[in-house]
Amino acid sequence: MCAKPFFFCLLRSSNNILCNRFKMDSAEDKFCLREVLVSFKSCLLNDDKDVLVEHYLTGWKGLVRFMNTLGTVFSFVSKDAVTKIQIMENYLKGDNGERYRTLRSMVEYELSGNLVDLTKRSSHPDSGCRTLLRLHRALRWLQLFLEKLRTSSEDSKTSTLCSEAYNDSLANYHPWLIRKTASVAFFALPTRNTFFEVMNVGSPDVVVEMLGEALPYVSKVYDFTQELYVQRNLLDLP
Ligand SMILES: CCCCCCCCCCCCC/C=C/[C@@H](O)[C@H](COP(=O)(O)O)NC(=O)CCCCCCCCCCCCCCC
Repeated sequence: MCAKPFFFCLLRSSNNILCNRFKMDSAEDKFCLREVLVSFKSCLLNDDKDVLVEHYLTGWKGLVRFMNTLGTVFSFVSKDAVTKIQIMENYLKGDNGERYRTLRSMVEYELSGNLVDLTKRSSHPDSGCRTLLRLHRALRWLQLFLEKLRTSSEDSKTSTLCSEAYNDSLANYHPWLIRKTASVAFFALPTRNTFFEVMNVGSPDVVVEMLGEALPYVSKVYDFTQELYVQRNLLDLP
């Protein structure tokens, strides 16, 4: 990604942010983070030994919608997430869609058919396995960030919580320019209380309770995927 459009997007965003931030249309009014996190519960299959790709993507689409309510400053993140979700949805809708029904079946299908670039992006630059790995790494960020939000005090800075979670997860896979841009964007995050309001779940106490109930499911999805990718040696796909 080249530097100019990246920073241009941020500058333009900062102009728009005051009028766009936290403004929701009627569809978004109904948005509730609880429903999004429930998708991560409903994607678990067979005693947490597999994950339904369709529901996993439903969870991600909800998260992207949530991020979009935080202002255009995060559009560079949302665009990348949407691109990856679309790649996965195209596989699901395609002729071999049944092979992409679960993470286990996708990995088996792509590896047995030599459909994954293992060392260098070449003939299969957007395999399901590598695309999902990017979302999986981002899920680790989400898990860390929401856990920090859940256990933080009322006066905690969301930008600090977010960047700590980012530095302990996704940042390890991002080049300097993206790390810098992300760290600037984090300053645009709303306060903890406003964040909780946008989640549309209820009072801060109810949000904390909801996160306590929902986060274990996000962790189960993360842990299953991590184990599957370790077993098949897929954690470093280019
Ligand atoms: C609360 C909002 C804060 C969002 C911050 C998210 C962490 C910052 C991520 C920065 C990603 C920058 C965009 C570009 C990434 C790509 O280079 C990079 C590598 O892709 P490639 O190998 O194909 O080149 N892509 C990725 O690592 C995947 C990133 C996907 C990020 C999805 C983040 C979705 C966040 C959803 C927010 C929901 C918040 C809910 C909290 C209540």
